[in-house]
Amino acid sequence: MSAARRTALVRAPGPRLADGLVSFAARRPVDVGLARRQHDAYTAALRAAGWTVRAVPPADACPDAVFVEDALVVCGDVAVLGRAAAPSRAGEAAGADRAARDLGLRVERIEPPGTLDGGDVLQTDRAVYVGLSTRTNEDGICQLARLLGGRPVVPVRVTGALHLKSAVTALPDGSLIGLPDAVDATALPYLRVAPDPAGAHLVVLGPDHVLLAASAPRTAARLAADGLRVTTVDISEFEALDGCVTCLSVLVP
Ligand SMILES: NC(=O)NCCC[C@H](N)C(=O)O
Repeated sequence: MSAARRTALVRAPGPRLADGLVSFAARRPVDVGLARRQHDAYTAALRAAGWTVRAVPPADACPDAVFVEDALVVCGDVAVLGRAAAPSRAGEAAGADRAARDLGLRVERIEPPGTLDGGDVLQTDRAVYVGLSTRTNEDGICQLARLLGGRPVVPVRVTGALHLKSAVTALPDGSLIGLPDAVDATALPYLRVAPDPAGAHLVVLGPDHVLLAASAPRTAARLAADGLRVTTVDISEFEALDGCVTCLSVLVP
């Protein structure tokens, strides 16, 4: 069976969301009701852009399960289940496995001692850039490279962000935008500097359409001036937990 396309996998915020991990943001209380409304608006933006939204089964014991991007990487017809370095996130893989199989994807997984979060995997036409971070280790990167059979995989050390894609993402034309000081930018092609920190992470919704956090207004204005269609969503309650627009979904184009 070939995989369903133009599908966005999301996982609704669970009851323990407010206990999610925080490594970079200043810890503050999270309003779970507001987070649920923000998540609804996020999925509505995906639908409005033509994506079919499918729910990944809940993992309610895991506060960070809403950040579903970290649980799996989809590349063509293969879904690679990540392996969380954070013990509190280990229970997120089972639902991601089920959702990937339901989509008709072939499922592979990162095995110990490898660790890998999907937030560290940035795919472009040129290469798959993988963050060497507090969450993804060298063994995880080597395993991913083997599983992606032949695609060039480039490790990128991440020093000032949780994941590679917290600091760098790709625009629809494949060029990169982000925060050069947060990563070893020498491992990357030319990186356009994002005017706001939250402008480093965007989701490509279509050939000329991107999704950005409302907290990146200068980046939104700059990209709109370049001719891109820009949709913004307020994700403040996820940003309080080091989340960003990329980590709330896995797009299967
Ligand atoms: N890919 C991502 O940027 N994921 C964000 C994960 C945030 C979560 N609170 C964590 O620390 O794991």
